[in-house]
Amino acid sequence: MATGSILVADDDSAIRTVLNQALSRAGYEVRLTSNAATLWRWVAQGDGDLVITDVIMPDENAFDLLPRIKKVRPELPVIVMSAQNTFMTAIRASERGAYEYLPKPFDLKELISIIGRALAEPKTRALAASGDDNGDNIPLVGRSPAMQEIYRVLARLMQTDLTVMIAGESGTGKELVARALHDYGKRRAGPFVAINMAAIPRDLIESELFGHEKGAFTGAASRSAGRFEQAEGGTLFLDEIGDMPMDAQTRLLRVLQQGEYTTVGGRTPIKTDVRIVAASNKDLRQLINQGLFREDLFFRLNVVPIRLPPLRERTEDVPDLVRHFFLQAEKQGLPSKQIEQAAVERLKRYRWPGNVRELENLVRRLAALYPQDVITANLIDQELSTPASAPAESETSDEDDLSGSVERFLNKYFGGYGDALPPPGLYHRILKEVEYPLIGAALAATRGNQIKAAELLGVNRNTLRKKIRDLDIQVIRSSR
Ligand SMILES: Nc1ncnc2c1ncn2[C@@H]1O[C@H](COP(=O)(O)OP(=O)(O)OP(=O)(O)O)[C@@H](O)[C@H]1O
Repeated sequence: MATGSILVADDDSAIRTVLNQALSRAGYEVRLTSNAATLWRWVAQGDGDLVITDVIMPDENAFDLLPRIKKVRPELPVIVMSAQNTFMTAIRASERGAYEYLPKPFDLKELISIIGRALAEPKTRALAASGDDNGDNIPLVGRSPAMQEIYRVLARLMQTDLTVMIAGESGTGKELVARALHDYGKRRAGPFVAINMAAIPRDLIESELFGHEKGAFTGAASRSAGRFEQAEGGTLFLDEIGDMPMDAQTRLLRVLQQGEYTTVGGRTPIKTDVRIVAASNKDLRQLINQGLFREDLFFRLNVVPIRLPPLRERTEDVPDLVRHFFLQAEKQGLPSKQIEQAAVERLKRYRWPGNVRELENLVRRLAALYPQDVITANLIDQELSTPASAPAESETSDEDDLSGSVERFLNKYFGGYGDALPPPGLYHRILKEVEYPLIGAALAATRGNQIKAAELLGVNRNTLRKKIRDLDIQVIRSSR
């Protein structure tokens, strides 16, 4: 049976009751209060082995109270609960010295295990208060359970130098997460340097990373600093790491093992103090099986893996993201827009093959190009059913270009697997992605007239009706 005394502060009596029951059953002595003043009195007089507190209490915000608690009892673990569930809540909790941040609603079993861990490991994980509070500058948007889990991992990682590997499809926010790790971490005063392996000619990658000496190869007219040197004291973000050539991988592995490197053409080892964050939208395990990626390097990089889910797996984030991108557009001087709820619903149902980047591009286009103040569902249907919704491509639309865009579309499914095959079930996945915008476009073109839309598509009316039902397409009829 567990032992220890836990102080619980929450103005919600239902939460107090639930916590009281669960914690008492687990063997803890529990003291409950609805306000910050009582909690502070208990802490100041030395009571309790651990605190669980809500953020917003009637008399004081836990974020204001936390630094005072940490000053008088730095070793006391404080678990912060919040229903706000944003990136900034997780970061604030972490910055102000919370042991752990728990988004509400939470799993009681998980809470009990966190408490066990906190009490078993008496040294505090309190994080130094940073003082700078970029309240407006919200880097990561989205409150889906998947994103909340990521915020918690990030909050825990902020004061560490651990190597992080971020996996996720293109446009899911991998670089943004890498930047957040840097901007809110202990290296924030140092540089953040990013390098994309896929964007640099393969034979130049080593010299880009490690720098080169004068005359090291044809064209090396003078000594040049590499990204490691540029990132000294800060963070180096290695994007698309799966595209790194083998020789460069071997060299990188040596840096991770020994903490030093030599420039191309150089002999003297140079010590390096750089935090590495790597990212890949390819399956690195598959690359390892194909002999294209070193397994030992993978293990060195994959110390803390973070997987960013595609947007279609967290569509509850779409409304927040849409609002965020419209606000950003407004800040850049574009006209402000309203968006119909039905239009947001349409956006939630789209599959977003280009993920958040595609949504961001769409919102920017809507803000910049459309004269209407209100973005309607019809407009969204049109936008999502035209090739323009594909990530920016500048070609015009004759026959050749159309076949090009089909190729690009299919490449999304077939590309990125090297010599391996994509996961099975392609036919239905591709069909599903095409069907929804196709039917939406036919309905938009016929102003919601299902008979005309069926004719236009060349399918039976009942087939169309069934598709509309199965795909949950909202038909809006307009009379004009
Ligand atoms: N959670 C988020 N909140 C706000 N903006 C986001 C979020 N995720 C992604 N974005 C925005 O979407 C765009 C794409 O993000 P980012 O470049 O980080 O993706 P990526 O996964 O690194 O893509 P790639 O693999 O193609 O390099 C950026 O403009 C970024 O600001």
